[in-house]
Amino acid sequence: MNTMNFHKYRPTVTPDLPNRQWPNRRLTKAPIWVSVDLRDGNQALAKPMTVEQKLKLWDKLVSIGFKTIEIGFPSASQLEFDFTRRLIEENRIPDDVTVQVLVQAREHLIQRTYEALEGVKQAVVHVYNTTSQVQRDNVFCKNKQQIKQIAVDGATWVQEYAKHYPLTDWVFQYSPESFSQTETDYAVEVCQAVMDVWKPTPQNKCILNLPATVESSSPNRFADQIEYFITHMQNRESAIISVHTHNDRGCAVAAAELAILAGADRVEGTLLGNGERTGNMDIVTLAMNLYSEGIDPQLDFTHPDEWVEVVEEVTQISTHIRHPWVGQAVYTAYSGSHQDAIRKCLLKQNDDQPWNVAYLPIDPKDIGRDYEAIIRVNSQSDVEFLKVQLNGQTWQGMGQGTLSAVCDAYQKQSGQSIDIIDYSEHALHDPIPDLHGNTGKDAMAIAYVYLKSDQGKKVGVAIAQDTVSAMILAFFNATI
Ligand SMILES: CC(=O)SCCNC(=O)CCNC(=O)[C@H](O)C(C)(C)COP(=O)(O)OP(=O)(O)OC[C@H]1O[C@@H](n2cnc3c(N)ncnc32)[C@H](O)[C@@H]1OP(=O)(O)O
Ligand SMILES: CC(C)C(=O)C(=O)O
Repeated sequence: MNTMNFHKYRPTVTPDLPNRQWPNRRLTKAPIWVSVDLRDGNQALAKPMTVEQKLKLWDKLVSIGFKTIEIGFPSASQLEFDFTRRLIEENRIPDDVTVQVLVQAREHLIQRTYEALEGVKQAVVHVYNTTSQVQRDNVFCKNKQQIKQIAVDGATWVQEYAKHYPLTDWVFQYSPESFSQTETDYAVEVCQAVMDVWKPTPQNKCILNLPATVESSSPNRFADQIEYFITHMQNRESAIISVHTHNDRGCAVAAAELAILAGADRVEGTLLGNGERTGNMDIVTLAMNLYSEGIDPQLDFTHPDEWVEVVEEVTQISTHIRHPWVGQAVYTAYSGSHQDAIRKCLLKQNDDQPWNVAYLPIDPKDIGRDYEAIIRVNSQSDVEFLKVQLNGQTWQGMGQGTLSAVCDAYQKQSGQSIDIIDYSEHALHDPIPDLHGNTGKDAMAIAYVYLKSDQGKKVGVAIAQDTVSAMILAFFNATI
C-alpha cells in the first residue's frame, strides 16, 4: 500500500502549560471585533477591490456595527492611499468607528502611512514584522536579536511620525507576524521590547496582535500559546491582546474562541472568512456562535442576504450553501426524521420561551429565513411540507401527510374548503400498460383520492412514478 509522505513534517512546537486555565472557562461576552476584510481579505483576492468596491464594503461593515475596521495598507499602492483619503476627506468615518491601517516596520512606508491618514480623528497604526524561525533563517537571514531590532525600529518610527499629527488620537498596534510558529518566549521578548518603546499605560493601551498567520497546530495548542504569552508578559493591563487566526487547518474560528478563553480581548477576521489561502477567521461564524448561546454578539447579522450579496460581489467568491449560519441550505431538512422532529418542536415552541427546536440551533426567522424553506421533499423524507409547481405557479402546504399537505396548499391557493373523505395509495411492482398497451416502465404507484368540496363529492385517480406524486396528481384530478 502507498502511504503519504508524512515523515516529511514535524509538529509545531508550542509551550508546555500544565496549569492551563482556559479549558475551565466559558465564553460570556463578545470580544472587541476588528474587520480586516478591506486589508487581509482584499490582499488575498485574485482581483483586488476597486476604490468604489472598497467604499461599498466599508458602508456595509459600518452598518453591521464594526467599531474598528482595518481599511488597507495605504503605503502599498496609490489605490490604497486614495481609498484612505476618500474616507477621511468625504467624512465617511463615523465618530464611533476607528480605522486601522497596516504597515511594515520600514521608515519610508510608515511615513507614507501617516501622510495617508492626515486629518483623521482617530486611527490604529498597525506595524508588523515576522518573528518565526523559518522567516528569520530563510527570508530575513537575521538572528533573533536583529529581528527584534526590526520591531523596535518600527515601533520607534510609528511613535515618532505620530508626533507630526498631534490632533489625531493614535493607537499603536504591533503584530509579531507568524506568532504561532514563533517560540512563544521569544514572541514575549519582542513584544516586550515594543512596549518598552511605546510605554503604554492602562489608560493609554497599545494593542499586541498575535497571529496564527499560518494555522499550524490544533486550537487547544494555539490557546496554550496565548495563555502562555499573557501570563508571561509584563504590564498586561496596558495592552489589549488581540488574535488574528487563519484557517489553514479549518479551525480558525475554534482557535479564536479558545484564544478568548485563554485571555484574548480582541479578534480580527473577515465576513465569511475570505482571506489568504483558506481564509481568515470568519467573524460571522464566531459572532453567530455566541448569539446561539444567548450572548449579544455586538454585531448585527439580521439581514444576511443584503450583506452576503455585497461580500460576494466585491470578492467574486460565492458562499457555500452549507456555510455556517448563512448558507442557503443550513436551515433546510431533507430527511424525514429531522422533518418530523422540527415540525413537532415548532408546534411546541412559544415565542416567549427560549428556543428549543431540534436540528435548528437558532430560529431561522432571526436572520430573515422563513420556515417554508426548512423542509424540503426528496427520497429521504416523509412528506409533510410540500411545494407543488402547477401551471407555472408554486403551491405550498403543510400537513400530517402528503395528502393533507396538498389539500392545505390547494385551499390556500383556491380559497375553496375541501375535505379528504378517504384515499388509498399502492406501490406497484409490475409495469403498467398505457392506453395503447405499451408498458410504462417507470410507472410504480397508483393512488385514489376521495374529496368533498363545495362542488360535492369527487374521486381522483392517478398513476405516477411514486406514491407521493400519484397522490398529488390524484388530488388534482379530483378537484378539476
Ligand atoms: C501576513 C500578512 O498578511 S502581512 C501583509 C502582507 N500584505 C502585503 O504585503 C500587501 C502590500 N505589500 C506590498 O505591496 C509590498 O510589500 C510593499 C509595497 C508594501 C513593499 O514592497 P517592496 O519594498 O517592493 O517589497 P517587499 O514587501 O517584498 O519587501 C522588501 C524588503 O522588506 C523586507 N520586509 C518585508 N516585510 C517587512 C516587515 N514587516 N518589516 C520590515 N521589513 C520587511 C523584506 O524582507 C525585504 O527585505 P530585503 O530587501 O532586505 O530583502
Ligand atoms: C499582519 C498580520 C497580522 C497578518 O495579517 C497575519 O499574520 O496573518
